[in-house]
Amino acid sequence: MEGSNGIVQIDGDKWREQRRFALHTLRDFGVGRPLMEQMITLEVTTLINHMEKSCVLGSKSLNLCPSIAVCVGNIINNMLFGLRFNQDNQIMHRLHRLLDDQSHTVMQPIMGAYIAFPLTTKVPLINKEWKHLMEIKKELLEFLDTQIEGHRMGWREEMVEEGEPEDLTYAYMIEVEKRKRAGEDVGFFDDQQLKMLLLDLFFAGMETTVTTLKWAFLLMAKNPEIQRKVQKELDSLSQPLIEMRHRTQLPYTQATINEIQRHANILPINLLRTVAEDIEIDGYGFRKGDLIIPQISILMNDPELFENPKEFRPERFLDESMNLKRIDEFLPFSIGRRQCLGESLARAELYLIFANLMHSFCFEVEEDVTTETTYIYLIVCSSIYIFYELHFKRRRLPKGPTPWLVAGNMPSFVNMTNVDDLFQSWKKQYGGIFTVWIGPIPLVMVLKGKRWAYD
Ligand code: HEM
Repeated sequence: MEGSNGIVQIDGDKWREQRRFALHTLRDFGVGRPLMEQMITLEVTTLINHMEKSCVLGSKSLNLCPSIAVCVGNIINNMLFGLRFNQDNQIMHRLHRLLDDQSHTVMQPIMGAYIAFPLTTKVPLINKEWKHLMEIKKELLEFLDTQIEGHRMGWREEMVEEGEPEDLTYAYMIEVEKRKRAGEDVGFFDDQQLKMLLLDLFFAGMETTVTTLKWAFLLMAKNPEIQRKVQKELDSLSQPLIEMRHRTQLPYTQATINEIQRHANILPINLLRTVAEDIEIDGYGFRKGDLIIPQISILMNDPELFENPKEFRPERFLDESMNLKRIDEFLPFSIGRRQCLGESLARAELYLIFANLMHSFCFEVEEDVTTETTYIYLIVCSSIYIFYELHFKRRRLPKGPTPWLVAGNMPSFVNMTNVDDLFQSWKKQYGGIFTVWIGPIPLVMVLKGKRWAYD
């Protein structure tokens, strides 16, 4: 919303220049090449060791989300800043929570008002979510400032000649320095742009992949048969470690990853686009500056393209010969010039992390975890029980003081000073015949001369 820096929210020449720089640099760091696989594999094996240790140490269950966040965070942090954290590092866990919080906050309906009427971001009370978003951003930027400052302190003039920068931050500084030394225009490269570019890459590179993987293992825990099929296919390779070269031998695993991405639909609202010039498409006239959202999730949930789209069914990505089937409308990374810049990195991460974890562990939802369904079940059962106790069971009996569940009217006897007074007060209220509950047992009190009561 602040607009003019980074990569996601810019356009024109600046976007072209910065996107090209980011793509080239990521490629230099091995994205799409064996170096990338080595980097991801190191993080995956570290994660597996950590999970094995946690399981051996006797913890009944493991919260997978923070561990996955450290694993994925290390991959992108390594590329951006040459930084890795161990699994217990609190900085990484804090960053993960901030990104989660940010994703949650930007999805609040009030955000629409902030975009449409920017003045609302200044109105007390109404601007609560906006202020919260700004606090998150401030903390994320402080983290980036620290990294950039560290790079400034580690800067050496020889780096320009040496080539081969250690990470994207140094690559950026070298690019600026090279242009300056050659007397060239530095273009749109500046300090603020570096910071916002890092922020966009850090957010886009971490949150999307982590969220998809969280969905992946949740869906496996909820679909044990599919989980077993994937594991059977992985076991058939008889390899301790799943590598990129095994991909073609794992069509069911690939189909499952595709179905996870389709089903999880992690970008329920795509990014805003602006029409660059007046144009007519399919009979609709658009003016320069009009805002457009190309909504991918509609395609991936279209029942004409994906039968019963709500169903989780990896087989839809397999043909009759059980080979992976290409479906053109399956577009989790979008399409066109603004399609995901980190697609090949993300694909490799999803494949290597998912396949290797599935190869090493079985996933199930913790038994005593109260899931949403359990809550609903509990609410329905207690409502039926209360209805039965307070109405159904009493319907044929004379009215009387409302009993407590289980204890009946016993608590009234605990606090009384005189049982007669108590009965009198009930008589006044309910008449001469009423029901008192001794725990679960109903006792009809007849406080007026009724022959039948004594017969
Ligand atoms: C499972 C993982 C990922 C998914 C599903 C995903 C998906 C997407 C999608 C759909 C877009 C286009 C958004 C739109 O136009 O509405 C996008 C853009 C982008 N993605 Fe990803 N992404 C993933 C991982 C990554 C990674 C690992 C990186 C970083 C290296 C990254 C960097 C970016 C950037 C910078 C853009 C904006 C590109 C531009 O505007 O030119 N993404 N991503």
